[in-house]
Amino acid sequence: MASFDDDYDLRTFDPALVDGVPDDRTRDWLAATRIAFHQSNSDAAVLEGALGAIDDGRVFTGVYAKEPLPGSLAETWPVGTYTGYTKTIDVGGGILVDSYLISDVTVRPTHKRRGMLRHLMTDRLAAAAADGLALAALTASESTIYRRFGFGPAVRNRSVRLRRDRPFGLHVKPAGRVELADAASLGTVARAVFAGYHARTPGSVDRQKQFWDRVLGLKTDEGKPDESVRAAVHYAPTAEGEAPGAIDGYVTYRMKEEGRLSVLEVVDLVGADANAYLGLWNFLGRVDLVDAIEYRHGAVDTALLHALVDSRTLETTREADHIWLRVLDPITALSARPYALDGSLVLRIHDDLGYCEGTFTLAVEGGTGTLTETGDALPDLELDAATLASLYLGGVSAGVLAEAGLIVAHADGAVARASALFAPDRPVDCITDF
Ligand SMILES: CC(=O)SCCNC(=O)CCNC(=O)[C@H](O)C(C)(C)COP(=O)(O)OP(=O)(O)OC[C@H]1O[C@@H](n2cnc3c(N)ncnc32)[C@H](O)[C@@H]1OP(=O)(O)O
Repeated sequence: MASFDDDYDLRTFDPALVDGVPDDRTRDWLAATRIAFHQSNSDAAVLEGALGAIDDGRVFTGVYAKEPLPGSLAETWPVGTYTGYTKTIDVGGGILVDSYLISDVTVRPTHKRRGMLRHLMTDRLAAAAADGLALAALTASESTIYRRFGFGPAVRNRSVRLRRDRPFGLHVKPAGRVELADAASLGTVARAVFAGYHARTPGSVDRQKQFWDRVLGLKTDEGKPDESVRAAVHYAPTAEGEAPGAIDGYVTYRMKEEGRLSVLEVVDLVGADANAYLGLWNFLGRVDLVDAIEYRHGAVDTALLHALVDSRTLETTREADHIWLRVLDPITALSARPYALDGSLVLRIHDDLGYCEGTFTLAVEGGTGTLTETGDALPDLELDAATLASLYLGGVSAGVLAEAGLIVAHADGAVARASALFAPDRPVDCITDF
């Protein structure tokens, strides 16, 4: 039987432009990816993809058929695609860890279920681990694919709809003020505000170029300005009589018709602190001629719900996994995040890909953890790599994972101790798509 290597080549390269247009292999890689996601394959869309990828420092990998059938797509079109690049993830306490983000994983429908994804994933995870990256992350098109590679759902989010057919009000009046702004001019300010959010939110993933282009209405997929995007900014409070403070929050949004209803769709809403966040909702809740407000990136645990006078006006329309994590180096990853209290735990971890396989002791002193491999020590808890990834940020507790049958306890009180140790310092959340 022919092996994978007899029929296919795995090629990894940096995307590039020649005379302002994507070079041939960059163009064909992007075109193949966009076809797989049923997106437009225009020259403008492919150029935008290349510009974004170069800006992000993405590395492209393709699986190429050595002998494509006559009349089918040329050899230069990959049958499988995959990209990886490095961005930071907040692991708690404002600690940002360089992590390996995975995206654009596709396999041509005519070549699926022949192990292309497995080849791409195992090859590239090994390269990321060799580069010293302790965490990998992705967002999944389907929730049943990535657990087998040791990824666990670590951050969930909620799509919410704020009804405006009932009076809007908050228990506390946020301080500061809000003004309308031009979305396209917000680049530098928006990035600074996001940096504040990113540094105080465990689970937050830093953003890539095309995401910024979309949320500020700078460019559509086809590279054109998106004039539907409006914006408002929040100014930090200052003492009575003084000029408004610095911009510490912004919202971008667009209006859409839904039958006879006017719906305000929040594109991006970022507060550097809780006051700015509520101040922006306080503004949105009072915009006239709006029947409902929709927001796709709501946190599972949000202060807004508790701040609303009528909490039933905030309805959840969807809740799902958002960020999937993979621990590539448990010693570095578990020593990087802060812990809620001191204590110790012995973890027996099973990992089909080997990265986390072993028995480890986590010792926490002064909130700082040290993980060391401890050979045949008796474990307090037994879990697999995907469950470790779900537990890592504290977005789900050890207690819940144990009740789901994903953690096996070998010592009394160990599950409760793990729940307490891994509790996050703030609600886990992520408002970046990638
Ligand atoms: C991070 C991201 O980019 S998410 C986007 C993922 N891409 C898409 O959804 C685009 C459309 N789909 C595809 O391109 C492909 O079907 C892919 C990438 C999902 C799968 O690629 P394939 O080459 O068919 O996967 P491959 O044959 O390597 O399968 C690897 C394993 O995953 C499993 N698997 C593959 N696809 C799926 C799926 N959709 N649902 C559940 N399991 C799956 C296989 O059964 C196999 O399991 P095993 O190794 O434990 O036996």
